[in-house]
This record gives sequence, structure tokens and C-alpha cells, in this order.
Amino acid sequence: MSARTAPHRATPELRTVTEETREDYLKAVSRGFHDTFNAEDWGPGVEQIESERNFGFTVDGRWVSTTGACTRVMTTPGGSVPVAAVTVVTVAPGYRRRGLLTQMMRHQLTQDVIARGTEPLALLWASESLIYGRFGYGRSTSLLSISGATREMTFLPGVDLGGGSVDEVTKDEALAVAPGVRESFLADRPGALNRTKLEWDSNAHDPENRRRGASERRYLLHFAADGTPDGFAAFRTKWTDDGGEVMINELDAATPQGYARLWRFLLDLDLIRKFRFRSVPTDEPLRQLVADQRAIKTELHDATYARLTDLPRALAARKYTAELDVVLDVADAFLPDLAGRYRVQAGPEGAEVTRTDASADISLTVRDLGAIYLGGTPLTALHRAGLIGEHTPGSVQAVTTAFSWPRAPHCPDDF
Ligand SMILES: CC(=O)SCCNC(=O)CCNC(=O)[C@H](O)C(C)(C)COP(=O)(O)OP(=O)(O)OC[C@H]1O[C@@H](n2cnc3c(N)ncnc32)[C@H](O)[C@@H]1OP(=O)(O)O
Repeated sequence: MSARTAPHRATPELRTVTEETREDYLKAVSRGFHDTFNAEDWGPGVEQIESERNFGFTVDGRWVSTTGACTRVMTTPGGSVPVAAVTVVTVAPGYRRRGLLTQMMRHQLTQDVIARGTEPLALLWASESLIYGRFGYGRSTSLLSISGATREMTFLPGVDLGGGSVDEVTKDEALAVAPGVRESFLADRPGALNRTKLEWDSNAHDPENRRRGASERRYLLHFAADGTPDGFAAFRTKWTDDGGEVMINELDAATPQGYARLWRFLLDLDLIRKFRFRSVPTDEPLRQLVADQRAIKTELHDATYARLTDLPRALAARKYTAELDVVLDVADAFLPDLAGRYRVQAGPEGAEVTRTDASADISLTVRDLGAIYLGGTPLTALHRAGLIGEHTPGSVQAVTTAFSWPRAPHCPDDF
């Protein structure tokens, strides 16, 4: 191993990951999150590190920072869009707060995302909400963390559970069926990402030392009245001093009946007294199904953040609830080449967005556009907060209406 240059005397060099350097890179990633690298813990997740899209700074051949992107497709309101799913962002403690993250973000957005020309936006989960706004990321989805006592979760009278049933199945049975089931309703989930076999396998990877005292990951399928599987759930159980707890990782179904029946199955498990689901959409139907509205404890959290890098293509990749014709003056302090005035002509069929010299109806930042992109944040909220300028009365209301969507955006995917 080469000699160690003191951080204050070092000149970090930018490098792309190679097959040879990948394990050291993953060790740096694990350390960055105060963890210890263990190939068994990463499992198929190692393959998600696409060598050519992962890079970082090195000093004396050692990684002192890391970041990368996964090539994914995200559902938008009425469509879908290729996204760079940004991940494994770390800077070694000895090198923090000297601008390495800033340089990596600029390199990633310009030399990877924009240079590729296929992805008009980048997406990420932020470890801390203060980090990414300065790079133009806006909170595009929020999530609810819900919990409660299972025995207080009586449904409203008359809830339709359909004529099907739920059964616990093996992991292999679930993985054989769930991808197809999910595919059938993915188009109806703005904010959700496509999953290849690798993503399903990575999701299902369940090393014992990561379970924190809980059971292995268990699986349910919902079978419709004709016996066809059309819903699935994944969960764990855990014993606590107050009795058993069920922790739900994922639950979705093609029909309201399947959805309600999967929930009922989990809430009716014998010996279980509590439930917890750390990531449900803000319009989670369970909150409508229960008779006692106060039985569910709910916490709101920020979830994925979006950073538009090609405004015309990003905005053309979704549909709009109403006709719209506005000029947006978009500020972009981090990537100034993207700043300027854009005319957005949009409607139920999509959008055409062009650069223009016309006077602006609204001034906002690229971060604000990321926030409203999936319909999760109404522009009126940003306007009421004093964050944007309305130059033509009524234009904020018009954008809010056009960008709204019947389903709240949600990202059930880890990356
Ligand atoms: C998508 C993901 O992977 S999310 C995971 C992010 N990674 C982590 O949380 C792991 C632990 N943290 C780290 O590795 C590092 O602290 C990082 C990556 C968050 C920041 O790296 P740094 O190289 O220190 O950031 P950099 O020096 O470029 O900071 C740029 C600016 O952001 C600010 N900043 C950086 N990190 C944070 C933070 N965690 N909270 C608040 N502000 C921050 C800096 O103060 C600086 O502000 P300034 O421009 O006003 O001076």
C-alpha cells in the first residue's frame, strides 16, 4: 500500500470505477455510511454498481469519495422517463467540507447524465434533507410512515374484500409472480421505478445480520376470485416486550379489493399486536379503510428528490390534467447553461417545451420544478411560501391545476 499523503497536502484525482477497483470502492462506500463492507451483505447489490457510471476521488490510489448512478425508468403522470438514479454518495471524513461532493455532483450531472443524452433528470434519496437543494434537486415525492395497534384497525362496515384470498408463499413463488403483477400496474404509480430481475433479487436479498432481530422476509400473494395472483406483499415479524409486531416492506395490488384483503391479512395475524410500514404513499388507502381515523399514527417524511437536466424532454415525458400555455423563467445557479425562459404548452396529450425570449409568467428555480414535476407539491404551496414569482395573475393556479395528478407520487424502490 502506498504512503499516505496528509489530507491538507493531497490533490484528489477523479477516477472511474473498474472491475479491479470495485471492491475497494465498495469498502469506501460502506465506510462512508459508517458500516463495514461485507460482500455477503451486498449480495446482488454489488452488480447494481455500474462500473462506467460510478466514480470518485482518489488519493494515493485510495478512494476518498464515491458516487454513481443506476440506469432506471420512472413512471410519470401518464408516462415514463429514463432517470439516473443517483446513489452511494460519500466523502471520507478526512476530506469533508472541501468541495468534493460539489465537484462530484457537477461531474455527474454534466459528464454522465447530460452527456449521455438519454436521461432528462436525476433522482435520489437524500440521507439528509439539507444536502441536495444547492445542486438543483427538489423534493419530488414524500412518504408516510404509519404504525398502530392491529386490534384497533377495524375496517369501516361494508369494505369490499372481493371474492379472492391471500396466502403466504415462498420467496421463489413470490419472485416468480410479483414482477408480472407489478408490471401490470406500474404505469399507475408516478414516482415508482422499473425493476429488472437484478433489482428484484437485490430487494429480496436478506442476510441474517441485517434483520435486527426480526424474522426473515416473508411473502404474500393475493389471488383474485378466479385464482389469478394480482397483488403481493413482503413483511417481517418481530417479538418486542409488548408482543409481536409486523413490519411491512411492500404491499400492492391491482384492485382495491386485493389491496384491502392484503392489509386485512397482515392486521389479523394471530399473536401480532402492532404494525409498522415505513414507506407508504401520502394517499395510502388504508387511512380511508379504517373505522377509527386516530388508530393510525402517521409521520410525514421527504422521499425522493428530482433534478431536471433537460427541461423540454423531462416535461414532455408526462401528461397534464388541463391545457396550459405559460412562460417559465427558470433559475439554475448550479448549471447556469440550463437557466432561462421556457414556453410550456401542455395538456392531456403531453407537452411541448421550447426556449423563448417572451416575457415570463412565473419565475422559479430548477429545484422548484423538481418539486412539482410529479404532481407531489402544488406550485401554489411554493407561491404561498414566497419562493416563486408570479408575473401574470392566475398563472400559478393554472400550472398547479395542470401539474396535479389523481394519484400522489410515491417511490417504493430503494437505490
Ligand atoms: C444519494 C445518496 O447517496 S445520499 C448519501 C449522502 N452521504 C452521506 O450522508 C454519507 C455521510 N456524509 C458524507 O459523506 C459527506 O458529508 C457528504 C457527501 C454529505 C458531503 O460531502 P462534502 O464533500 O463535505 O460536501 P461539500 O464540501 O461539497 O459541501 C458543499 C456544501 O454543502 C454543505 N453540506 C455538505 N454536507 C452537508 C450536510 N450533511 N448537511 C448540511 N450541509 C451540508 C457544505 O456545508 C457546503 O456548503 P457551502 O457551499 O455553503 O459551504
